[in-house]
Amino acid sequence: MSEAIEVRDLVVRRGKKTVLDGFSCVIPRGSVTGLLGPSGSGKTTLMRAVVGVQIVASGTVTVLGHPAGSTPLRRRIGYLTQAPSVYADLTVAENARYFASLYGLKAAAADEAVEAVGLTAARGQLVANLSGGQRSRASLACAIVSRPELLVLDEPTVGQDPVLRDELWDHFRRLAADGATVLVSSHVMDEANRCDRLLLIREGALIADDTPAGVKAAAGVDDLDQAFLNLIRRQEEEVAA
Ligand SMILES: Nc1ncnc2c1ncn2[C@@H]1O[C@H](COP(=O)(O)OP(=O)(O)OP(=O)(O)O)[C@@H](O)[C@H]1O
Repeated sequence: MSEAIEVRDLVVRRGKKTVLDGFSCVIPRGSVTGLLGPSGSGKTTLMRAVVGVQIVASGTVTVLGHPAGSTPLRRRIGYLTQAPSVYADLTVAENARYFASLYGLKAAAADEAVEAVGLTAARGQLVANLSGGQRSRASLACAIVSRPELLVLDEPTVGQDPVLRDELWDHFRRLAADGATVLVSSHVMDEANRCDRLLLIREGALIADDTPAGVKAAAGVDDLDQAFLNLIRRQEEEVAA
């Protein structure tokens, strides 16, 4: 089976709002797929449905061949939320080693994850004393420590400087080259160019599902920022017509 994620006719309501309204997409294994869209368009909600923590009204989400949220998936998925989920009163290394121990892994796996996110120099520091960007990377280290088959990352590079962003993206690409599937949300278009595929969401609907080159070709421009603006305007015109 080549797809990592298959979403069919997904409807999700949060509060009074229908956030995803009959949303469908397929995400191939071993790829980096970027999830893009305006703030509030439903990116986090879709990610929550994929990792199985979102109540859905109808539709199906199949992940690595199993229903999202089912027991066989627990050890196979890594999820980075926007709010860092690490213990403030432990050091970076202690956090990573704790998460490694949950998966029966040794300290070496934890140290490798800390290095991958560029935190080796800060490994002995309490998370409480880290900057926001460092804390977010500590959280990322814990999400990748088990080398999950599917990594779901909600804006992992927010607050990172350009050099670190570049290194993190190199790491995502290496994970995909080793067979992992990476689903990553972002607002940064130069990051979108580094994805194999892009899903553009607007108001809970999919308005593009293509390679970066395909998105640009469909919009008739050579710049992703402009391509997305064109596609959004085109969709608005279609809705108005
Ligand atoms: N707990 C909640 N209760 C009610 N509505 C919610 C809740 N969480 C999110 N929403 C609404 O669902 C919609 C989609 O939110 P979501 O967080 O999925 O968007 P997003 O695309 O990830 O946005 P951002 O880029 O700002 O993170 C928004 O209109 C938001 O207000």
